[in-house]
Amino acid sequence: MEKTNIRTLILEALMLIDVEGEYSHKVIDMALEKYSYLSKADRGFFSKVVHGVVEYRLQLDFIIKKYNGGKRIKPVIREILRMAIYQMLYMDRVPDRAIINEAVNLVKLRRLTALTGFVNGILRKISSEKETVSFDDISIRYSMPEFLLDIIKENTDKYFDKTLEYFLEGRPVSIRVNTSKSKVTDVVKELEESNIRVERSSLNDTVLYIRGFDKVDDISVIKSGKCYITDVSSSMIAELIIPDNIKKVLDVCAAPGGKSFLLADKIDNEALIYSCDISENKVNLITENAKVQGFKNIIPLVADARVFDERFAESDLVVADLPCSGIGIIGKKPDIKYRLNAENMNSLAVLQKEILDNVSQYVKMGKELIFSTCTLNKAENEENVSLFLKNHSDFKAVDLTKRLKSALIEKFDKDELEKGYLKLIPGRDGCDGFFIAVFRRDDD
Ligand SMILES: C[S@@+](CC[C@H](N)C(=O)[O-])C[C@H]1O[C@@H](n2cnc3c(N)ncnc32)[C@H](O)[C@@H]1O
Repeated sequence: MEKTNIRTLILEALMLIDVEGEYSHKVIDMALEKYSYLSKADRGFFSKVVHGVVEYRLQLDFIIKKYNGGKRIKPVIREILRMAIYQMLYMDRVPDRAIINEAVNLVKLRRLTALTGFVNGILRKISSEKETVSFDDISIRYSMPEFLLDIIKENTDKYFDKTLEYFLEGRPVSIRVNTSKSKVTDVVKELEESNIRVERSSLNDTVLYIRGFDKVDDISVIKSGKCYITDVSSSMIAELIIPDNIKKVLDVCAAPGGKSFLLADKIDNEALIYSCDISENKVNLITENAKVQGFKNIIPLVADARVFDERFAESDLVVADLPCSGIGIIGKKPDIKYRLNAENMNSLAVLQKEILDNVSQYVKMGKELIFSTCTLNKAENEENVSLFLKNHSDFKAVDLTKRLKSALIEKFDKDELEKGYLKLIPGRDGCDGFFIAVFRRDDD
């Protein structure tokens, strides 16, 4: 078999992301599946460079502009420069001289021989001066668009800098143990026997951080459904519910199924969990994943959460883990930061309100509605909570200090918990940004 040129693959992936508008995590996953014969080192290198170039795009372009005098550059040359500069600044696997040679080779492979001198020259200059480059502008330092900095600041307060740093840090994969299939200690033992390093989450006993494996899908505890990949932030939903006397659950925006699995694991396995999403494709994902997890009480259904559906009336628990701007998961999906704007964020807040209004009708008297997002944006979180409580006098915020262990209450913001919501902040909690509110329907 002809040896695959890893740098050509990286360039193709970056062109798909930047020029064709594909999401980087999807491009990375697709390429790793297509070229599954790549060595562990090449797979790691491919993922790190592709993810890193997207993550640091603003900073890399700032450097290119500084050394290029702002002249127009062909998209493919820009990608070649970005990937070379990223490696020179953030990786130490390859010496700069070799990085520059590889960049020049890529230019030749693209039959742009006339530009080899330009690429060689600019990269040599950057390499010789890279220790002196400084990023005074915070937007460039953290490669974060200005308007998002304001939103993140407003939502993370004194954890602002730490949150921006957290987004850029490399981190282990986080998995949750499906305790209906296996004990946490048995899972830890099985992982360690496969030489996978395991660390426990300080927020949730069932969540583990794992490192030192090649393909996550090949890990035995994932393949067997004893664990599934999820962040500790969303797992906190399981800590906030009272699992007793729940027979009918509705998860309205459920694909690929993470919250439904949390609930199925936590509550009585006689309970029926209607796990819905807007399209057949999405619902198929829930079906496949539920099968691996072994949950027989999950009923995947296509349903539009904006439209009333009699089948879901009188539910004992409704979970609305809604589409959102995703600011909390920018560390995992850096494309998000370049795609958001005031307009699409506003329309998400409107959609969330519409869904909450509809699904509130399904909650049985005395039972609860959970609303969550993976964003840090008051308009989608706190303001939706206030608006919901104002427009639905039959619902009250649940005091979440009564639901969490005291050690955890101290880690979070007590006032917010008393007001019925838990906001997880990356720079404080070491996890994705996440928001969970719990409302109880009562007619008193
Ligand atoms: C944040 S994701 C849900 C993640 C999921 N709860 C989990 O834990 O795996 C939001 C989901 O809402 C779905 N969605 C968007 N609009 C919807 C609608 N009108 N009705 C139902 N689902 C919708 C999307 O397809 C997407 O799968």
